[in-house]
Amino acid sequence: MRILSERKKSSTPAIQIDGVHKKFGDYTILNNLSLEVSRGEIFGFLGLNGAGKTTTIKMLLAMLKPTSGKLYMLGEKVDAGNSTLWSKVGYLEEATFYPDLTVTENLDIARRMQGLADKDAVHQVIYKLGLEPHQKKKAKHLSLGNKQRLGLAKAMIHNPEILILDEPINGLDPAGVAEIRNMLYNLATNFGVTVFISSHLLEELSKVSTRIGIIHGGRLVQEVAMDKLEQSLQKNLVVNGLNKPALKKVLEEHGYTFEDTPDGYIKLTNEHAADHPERLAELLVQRNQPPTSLRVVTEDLEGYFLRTIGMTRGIK
Ligand SMILES: Nc1ncnc2c1ncn2[C@@H]1O[C@H](COP(=O)(O)OP(=O)(O)OP(=O)(O)O)[C@@H](O)[C@H]1O
Repeated sequence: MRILSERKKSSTPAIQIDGVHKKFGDYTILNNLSLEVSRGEIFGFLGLNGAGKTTTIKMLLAMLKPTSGKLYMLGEKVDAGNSTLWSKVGYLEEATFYPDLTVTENLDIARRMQGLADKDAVHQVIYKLGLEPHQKKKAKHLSLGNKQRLGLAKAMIHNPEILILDEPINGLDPAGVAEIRNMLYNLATNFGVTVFISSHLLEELSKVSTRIGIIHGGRLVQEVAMDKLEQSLQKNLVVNGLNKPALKKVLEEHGYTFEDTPDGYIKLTNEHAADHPERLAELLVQRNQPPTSLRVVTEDLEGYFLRTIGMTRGIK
């Protein structure tokens, strides 16, 4: 019986959003949003400013009600009155603390605000987040990375199974992002914590997440596992020659589609052209238009994000 209930527990998704709509007045902010996050995943929730990330997070935290649709965490319906559920969920919007108090003192205040009687919770979370060497330091003397650690420690003081982070990496330098990645990886791998982290920066989010969901216009438009992201990046052949009009004519005659790049090259837009650069090289040589440059260019992460949400670079 116990084994069965344990199995049921671990097979239930950590987070389940099911056909959620949210309207503010006449404006539809979330439009049939559905997604699932498994236990122990670090799920990156990516979208431009205004895409609906914070609205989604507020609904997960029962701070807002959906107009329709359902939200579940750890198999339980999200409900403001479900205190058992809230004892298993941690939330961090922004790392704030008392600058003149030490790490331990700040965490002890967080413990009392959570109504936790067990004083050992402070030491446990210090251990979990690797803050032992800094526990006696005043918060204002911590490095940026350790300030983030302290913020996470506050959100984790009650040992939650799910950690929800709203834009914690925006504005961090590369070292700060690496710090967050190590912390989240440690929490997910060694402590089985599920992390839901929002950002508008794919580059940064890709470094900390195991999977990413892209929200645009209140809809989930794409989900991609980080180990599959590389395969999803578009590859294009970019070519140039001494006589560009003549080269373009050859391309047209052989069914290639193309566009000019801002830096004066010709980018082939056929889906599979980049699989065989040698075919193009051979053709151009045969037709007396030898390329002065021919290379395969892989789209960058920002390009992938903008393509996925149907926008071109430069439009924000
Ligand atoms: N209480 C509200 N009343 C009306 N509109 C709202 C309200 N809260 C949010 N919105 C609108 O809903 C849309 C989504 O906002 P939300 O804060 O969820 O976006 P976001 O993806 O978190 O963006 P950001 O990265 O800027 O925080 C925005 O257009 C916002 O102006």
